[in-house]
Amino acid sequence: MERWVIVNPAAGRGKVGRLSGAILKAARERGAKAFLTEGPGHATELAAQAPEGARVVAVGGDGTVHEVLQGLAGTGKVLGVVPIGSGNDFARMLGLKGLPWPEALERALFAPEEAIDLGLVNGEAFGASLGIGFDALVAKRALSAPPFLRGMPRYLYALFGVLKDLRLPEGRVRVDGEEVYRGPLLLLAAMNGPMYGGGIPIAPMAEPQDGLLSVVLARSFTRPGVVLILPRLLLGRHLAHPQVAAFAGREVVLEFPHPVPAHADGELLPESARYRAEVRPLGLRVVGGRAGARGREPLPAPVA
Ligand SMILES: Nc1ncnc2c1ncn2[C@@H]1O[C@H](COP(=O)(O)OP(=O)(O)OP(=O)(O)O)[C@@H](O)[C@H]1O
Repeated sequence: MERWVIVNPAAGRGKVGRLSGAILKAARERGAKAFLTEGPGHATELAAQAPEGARVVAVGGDGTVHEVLQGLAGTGKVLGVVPIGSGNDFARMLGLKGLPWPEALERALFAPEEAIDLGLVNGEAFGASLGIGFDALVAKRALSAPPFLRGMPRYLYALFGVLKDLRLPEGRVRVDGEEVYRGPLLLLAAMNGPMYGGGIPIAPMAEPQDGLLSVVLARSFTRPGVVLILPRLLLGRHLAHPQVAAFAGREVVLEFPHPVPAHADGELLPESARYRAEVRPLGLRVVGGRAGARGREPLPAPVA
């Protein structure tokens, strides 16, 4: 079996860049082919070039995993992860977060593979998360924040910028063909894993092997309402809020009167007024640790 290691030197706010020489060397010493990405999109191209059946290891954060995934989805290739990004929610979902990189690399190259559900939105694959509405607006606004703002201050700047101009779009949500909501919509998350945004437990009940997307709707919220629910969200206690609803299904369709931003695994998607998300049960082969971040048993063997 061929083993490919794809290293994004821009991930982890430069940390991967500093480690990249050591990572490429370690990978090659273990018989793998190792590559540095040269810019956005390159990881997808490389992953697509790997031969059928290869194990392809993404070294970086959720953006790197998402790009590699686009080159693997629907093939017989296997995704491994060495999480050194700033968020790492995909690795968290697999129970891999916190491993020192040499151990994570060893595991990604040689540990047994497993199968998890694969998400698809408007034809694009996602591993852990899909967010439509407010959270994607914040991610989009963060891109244009002043360059001296980094990390959390950058997101707070973006968050309050979005809140200032908050106008909720009217959304129509269908889960498995049934309309579950029509009205003002703050956000919709369709999740394979429990967390997005670097550890925010938006869907604590999500399981990457249940063959379903866990859908969380935040319906009509005022500006103070958004501020007040944030601490509850960070603790995963938001589901009992009267304006929050949760569903599970294989297909979610969300329609708006105008295009609304969305992100998949934290990467902004082409803006659309209609999003259709579906799950391919156990449709992705990965090298995991254990499913979920809450100390579950190891994932079972892949299905044929
Ligand atoms: N050589 C490169 N130079 C600049 N950017 C790159 C390069 N290769 C990939 N990228 C881009 O780097 C971005 C960030 O990568 P990634 O998301 O993995 O890191 P991160 O932001 O630290 O992690 P996280 O998403 O977990 O917070 C990706 O969107 C990818 O397109």
